[in-house]
Amino acid sequence: MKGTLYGVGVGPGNPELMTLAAVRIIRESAVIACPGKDARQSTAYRIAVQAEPSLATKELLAVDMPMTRDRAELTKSFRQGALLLESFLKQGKDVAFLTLGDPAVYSTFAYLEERIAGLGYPTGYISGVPSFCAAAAEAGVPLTEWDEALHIIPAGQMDESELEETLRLPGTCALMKSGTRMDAVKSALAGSGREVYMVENCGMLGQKIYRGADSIPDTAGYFSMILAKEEKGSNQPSDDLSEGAEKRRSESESIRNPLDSRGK
Ligand SMILES: C[C@@]1(CC(=O)O)C2=NC(=C\c3[nH]c(c(CCC(=O)O)c3CC(=O)O)Cc3[nH]c(c(CC(=O)O)c3CCC(=O)O)/C=C3\N/C(=C\2)[C@@H](CCC(=O)O)[C@]3(C)CC(=O)O)/[C@H]1CCC(=O)O
Ligand SMILES: C[S@@+](CC[C@H](N)C(=O)[O-])C[C@H]1O[C@@H](n2cnc3c(N)ncnc32)[C@H](O)[C@@H]1O
Repeated sequence: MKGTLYGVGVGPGNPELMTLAAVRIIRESAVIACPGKDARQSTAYRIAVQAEPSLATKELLAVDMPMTRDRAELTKSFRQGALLLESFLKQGKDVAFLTLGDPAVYSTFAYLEERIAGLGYPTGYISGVPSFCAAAAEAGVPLTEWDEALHIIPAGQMDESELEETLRLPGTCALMKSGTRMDAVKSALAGSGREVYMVENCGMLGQKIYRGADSIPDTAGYFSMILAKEEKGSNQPSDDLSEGAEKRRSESESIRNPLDSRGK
């Protein structure tokens, strides 16, 4: 019998945000695959092992894929990665591929899954909490209200005019992959008139929350999520009870990563 490949979303950082389904699939799979040269060094592994310690004794597989924008190089490595996974699936072993956040959002898993499905093996996506949802929770703000739209934007892959155009879209923009282009993203945000929040290392050790485009640093790490909300308009009814919410939100509590000493 053929094994199944699962893409297991482990959430953005805090192991408490892993789902029961993610933990069960990890427990039941014979092989655990992680992105990178060394499975134990991958961010996804380091999150998951805190929620499911049995992971440390499982058969681990490193699927090395370069973090590059060179599509030809990526295609080659996804092909090699898929063939490596297949060598276990054809023995009838289920493989859980751990991936940050949700596997359906800009995940390496999607590129492997399409090749494995093409080879005729069963595959499955196991949802995880996406980083933009967790970042909204950490900032203490809703992502969308009433009739607002939500746009998921790969901001680090856009030039400045595309960014400015994007920031004219109605509703909320979740800007991802901005880490390496923070200066350009910051200058586009400055003229956008939006309510801006950035959560760096969301749910991880060293989490930082920035409020307002001016507070965003010129350089930031890869794990940075920017939420740029359209200012509230008159079509969004509120009453006197909502007054002062913004100030209270900035003082609101986040869920602490159990390993983080901030709360102790
Ligand atoms: C080019 C660049 C960014 C850019 O676009 O700006 C880039 N990643 C960069 C850096 C980087 N990435 C990561 C760290 C570790 C931080 C840490 O651990 O501290 C660092 C920082 C560093 O290496 O310094 C972690 C990471 N990245 C991905 C996953 C897997 C996953 O999430 O599934 C994980 C978690 C793995 C884990 O669990 O450990 C996935 C993807 N990363 C891509 C691009 C996408 C393909 C390009 C495309 O979209 O065309 C791709 C393949 C998929 C996609 O994004 O769709 C930039 C190169 C910078 C450079 O080399 O200069
Ligand atoms: C390759 S995408 C993976 C997205 C992931 N599958 C998800 O559902 O969030 C990587 C981007 O997600 C965002 N991201 C992922 N984890 C994050 C975290 N813990 N804190 C802030 N941003 C994060 C960053 O914008 C980063 O550049």
